Amino acid sequence: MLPAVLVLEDGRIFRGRAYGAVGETFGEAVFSTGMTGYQETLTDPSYDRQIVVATAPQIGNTGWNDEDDESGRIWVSGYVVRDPARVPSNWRAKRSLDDELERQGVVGISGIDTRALTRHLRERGSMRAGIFSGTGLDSASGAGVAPDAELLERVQAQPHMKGASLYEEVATQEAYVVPAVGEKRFTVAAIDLGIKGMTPHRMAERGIEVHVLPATATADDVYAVAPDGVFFSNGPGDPATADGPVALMTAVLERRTPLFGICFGNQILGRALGFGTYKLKYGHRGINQPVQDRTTGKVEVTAHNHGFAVDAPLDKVSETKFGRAEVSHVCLNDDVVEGLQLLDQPAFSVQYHPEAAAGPHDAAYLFDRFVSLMEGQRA
Ligand SMILES: NC(=O)CC[C@H](N)C(=O)O
Repeated sequence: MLPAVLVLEDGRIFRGRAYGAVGETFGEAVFSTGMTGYQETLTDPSYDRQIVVATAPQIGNTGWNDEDDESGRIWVSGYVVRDPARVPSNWRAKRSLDDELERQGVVGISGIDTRALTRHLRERGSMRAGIFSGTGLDSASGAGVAPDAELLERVQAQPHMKGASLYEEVATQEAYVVPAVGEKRFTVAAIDLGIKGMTPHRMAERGIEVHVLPATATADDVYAVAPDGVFFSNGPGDPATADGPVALMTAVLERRTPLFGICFGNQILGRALGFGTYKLKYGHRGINQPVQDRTTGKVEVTAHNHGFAVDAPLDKVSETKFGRAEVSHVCLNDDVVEGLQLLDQPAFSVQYHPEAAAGPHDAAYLFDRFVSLMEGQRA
């Protein structure tokens, strides 16, 4: 097996073995705590330019199937695992994770102490990193033929995630329609900023015909489909760069069309309301994050993937240019804003993933809430 090395921007180095494609890659090193659902994670466009570290020690046990992709390809820039499955086993598996990573040219590393790495990222924060494997490495020592200092210099020359505008590079170029399952009840325009496949599907299951529009869609494009509601998707990068989507959402709010946003969509609603966004030290990624719905008091276990958050007051209703707004959901681990709701017009959003691919289905009620808003507007 070929040696590989993971170099973090602060100079910490982990040596392991090549996993997936052999070569080199760069990205922001982040950890995800999901014990299952790696196929959905790897194909989530919100992970663009991130090197994902799996905290679960065994990865690849169920192989790779033809059903669970959340988009047309793997988006992570690199994958870090401790102990890859040697023999995948699942009735749906078509090939191994290792083979799929290789097929898609995704460079990974295995055999490293992912617990130590996760603790490091938790203490120091997410940071830029590079994985280098195979050629150019001295297989006896695992040390880079290019000296570590040189690899480190290359990592430090990479762009930061803060300030990165990535949603346009992952979103669809062409509009497409996901038909309603059963009787059609509503039409929704969904702005694709990196949408996961399960999201329009969850809407379609509720009788919604979903028109998925490119990230560059204009208000005219949105209203050309005569939507009952508008949806803003998840997506990669820094929400502070998403001026186009913020302007579009502002136009939707001005028309008081029912609006729902997920993740990046929540951050865009925050900005449209006049709140700031900021980068979290190490983010929330995984499928076991406790969130409280403050409108009902209920606690739900939820799927997360975000490195940024909205800066809105938890303890009071805010006056915004679209009327009163409040923080509807909060993460119980760290009090991070996990949802926003307008009180004077039909608009809300959450920072996490109610479509739950992968993850628990506790938050599925949010799609019903969106349906209720659209029903309310009709009544
Ligand atoms: N899943 C998402 O939409 C992520 C939003 C944003 N890129 C963040 O990291 O916070």
